[in-house]
Amino acid sequence: QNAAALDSPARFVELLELPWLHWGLLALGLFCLVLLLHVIVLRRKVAERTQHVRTSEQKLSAILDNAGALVFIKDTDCRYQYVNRQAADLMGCAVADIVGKDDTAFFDDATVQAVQANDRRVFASRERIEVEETTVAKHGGEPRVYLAVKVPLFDSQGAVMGVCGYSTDITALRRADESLRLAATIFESQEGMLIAGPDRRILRVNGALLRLTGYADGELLGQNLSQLQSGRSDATFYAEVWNAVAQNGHWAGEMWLERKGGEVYPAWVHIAQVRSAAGEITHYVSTQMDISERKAAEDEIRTLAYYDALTGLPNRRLMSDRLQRSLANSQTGGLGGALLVVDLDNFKDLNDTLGHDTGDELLRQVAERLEQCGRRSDTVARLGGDEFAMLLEGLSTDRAQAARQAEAVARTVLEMLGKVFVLDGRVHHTSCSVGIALYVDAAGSVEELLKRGDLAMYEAKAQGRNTLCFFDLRTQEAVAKRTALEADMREALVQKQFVLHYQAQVEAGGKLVGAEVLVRWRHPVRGWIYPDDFIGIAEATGLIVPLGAWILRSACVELARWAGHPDTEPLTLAVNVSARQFRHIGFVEELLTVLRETGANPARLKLELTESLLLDDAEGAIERMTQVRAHGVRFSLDDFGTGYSSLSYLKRLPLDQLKIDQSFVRDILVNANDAAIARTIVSLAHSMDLRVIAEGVETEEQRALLADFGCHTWQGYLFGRPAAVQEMLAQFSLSSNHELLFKE
Ligand SMILES: Nc1nc2c(ncn2[C@@H]2O[C@@H]3COP(=O)(O)O[C@H]4[C@@H](O)[C@H](n5cnc6c(=O)[nH]c(N)nc65)O[C@@H]4COP(=O)(O)O[C@H]3[C@H]2O)c(=O)[nH]1
Repeated sequence: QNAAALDSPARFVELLELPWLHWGLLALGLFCLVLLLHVIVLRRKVAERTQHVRTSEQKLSAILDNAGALVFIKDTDCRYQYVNRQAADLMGCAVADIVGKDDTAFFDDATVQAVQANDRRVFASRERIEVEETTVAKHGGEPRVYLAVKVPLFDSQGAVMGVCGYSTDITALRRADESLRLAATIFESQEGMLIAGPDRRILRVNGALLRLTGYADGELLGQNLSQLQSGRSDATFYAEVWNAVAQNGHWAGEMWLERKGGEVYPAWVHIAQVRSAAGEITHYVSTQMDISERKAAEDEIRTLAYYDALTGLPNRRLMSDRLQRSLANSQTGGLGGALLVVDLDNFKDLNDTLGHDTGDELLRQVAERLEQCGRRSDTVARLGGDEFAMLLEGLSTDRAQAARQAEAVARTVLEMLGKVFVLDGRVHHTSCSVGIALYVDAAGSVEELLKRGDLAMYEAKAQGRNTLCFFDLRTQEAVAKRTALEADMREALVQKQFVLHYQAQVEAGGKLVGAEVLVRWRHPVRGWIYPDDFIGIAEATGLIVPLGAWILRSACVELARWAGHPDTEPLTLAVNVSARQFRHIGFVEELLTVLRETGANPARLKLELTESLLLDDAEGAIERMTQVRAHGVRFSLDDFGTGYSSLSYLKRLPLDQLKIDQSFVRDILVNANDAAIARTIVSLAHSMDLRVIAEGVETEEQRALLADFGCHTWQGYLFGRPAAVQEMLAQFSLSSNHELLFKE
């Protein structure tokens, strides 16, 4: 009905005219309008608010993402509800991939345990905590240290619903702390250390430096670094040090420093510059180590390495160094020079007979004397054993003049070492051989000079010792030959290349009374070699011992053969025994064995000794001779009159015979002096009840004169040259085969 009414306008007016309806509708309309307006306003407000919240959120996010810390929220199961970008970066995932997961997805077990334990502490205590957490990513990597602040989150009922945290990376800080701690520990190390400002004033010193320098705490602060320096080094040295520091940033080296009390000590010092980022010098850091002990040890080592312990003289090494420098100077226009190689004669014998202590004493005294022979600037060195060297510098550049200067010094050496030595209260005579090599001979080479000095010294020895000799090429050749000969000689002993010749010894009427055995060497290439060319080498090398033993045995075999026939039975056989052979420890024993084994009659054996044998150890020689004599073997003193033997010893020797050396016999007819010596020897022999024999008798006149003097036994070419035994015997109509050959 109403609808129908409303359909017609009239009815509608009618209705409008109804006041309650009219107002009711109006009110409804208004209400709807207000509602609409309200909704519009509300929506706008919501939009505004939403925008505001979004903006705030963005701001917050921007702030949190750039907070310089990791920010996170976790629920009570420790699952992440929120992480800022920094935290996401650390975990290496997008934020969305982190939310809902717990730490096990991102960190290693130890980290997870520690971090979650802290979270649970917050849940339990409901309080904010501040802890240091070290995290290591799940797949390893550098640990990082965080200072974490964790705050509990509550819901509206006041129950804990999670934890909010922010962690600041303090890894660098901790490292710096550690470095500082380390630096502080190092600073207080055993090494003296100081820090100075750019003005080199001391700012800090450590305890070790105080102990080292003797200063009290604080005494050095504000002082200039130069306070620790000593006056041992000059200003130039320090200037160089600081220059190096400026150029290289540091310097290290040895420096003489001074303790508070004024004591100077060597230190190993290191100075380093510290610069700011801007490149300005901010500090100097210096360390120093007392190297007194090391230096003392070094000095000791240097002394051992460069000096001879026995004499205190420079050794071969130091000598070579000096020679090197000296030769180089000389080559670059300096003065000339010379090397003297000095070797004691017969030192080995002294050592063997009187013992090493006495030998050492002699070497010490020789060293002292040598130092007095040259100028102060000359170097005297011990090259080893009984070999010394003198380096004469500042000689003339003229060869002849330099040679004269060197010779003068060498003569002084011969004279000084020729003077009597007193060893253990006993008088001792010695001599030396000096080899001289001039710088001009060496062509700048140290080795060459030393070698040439040596060669010249050997030549001096070969020339009879107690003499000097200059190096020249002939010397070198001779020595080379000598070396080769030595090697050949060893071989010769094995190959039995030595042969014995016999030279007759006769009495008045040409009666054969004996013979002297003379060794020869039948060299496969060089032919016959005579003893003068090899006995010296054999003595020097010790080969004389086996060679001498062979000679003795062969001679005794021959003697035993002679004993088998009345004509040869009375003949004596003289065998030369060299000093070294005679002093050989087993000599007496060996001789007796040979006599026993060959069956030779000791009374027919005559050992010829030389005077030189008595020189160094007369007592020892007398003792041995007495021992041998006791077994019937006789002795003849060879070369009598040429040596230095003292008559007092002569009386004590158990001698049987004196032999007049052929050097007196040679000119006996023309040289009154030689004749006088020969005559004296004969009367001396008679006065001492000794037999006397003259060797080297070549003419009847010589024989006659000797007979006039009272010498009735002779040996020489007049009666026969040394020859094979049969040949020698045949000359006297005898044979070692016991067949008598009669002379016409
Ligand atoms: N001008 C001249 N010379 C004569 C005459 N009669 C003999 N001679 C030589 O004079 C030397 C004498 O021997 P030495 O004085 O014992 O001098 C010997 C001796 O000291 C040593 N020697 C020789 N054989 C041996 C040996 O078997 N053992 C040792 N240790 N030394 C030996 O070698 C030296 C030289 O021996 P050799 O060359 O054989 O020389 C021998 C001999 O050949 C003469 O009338 N006129």
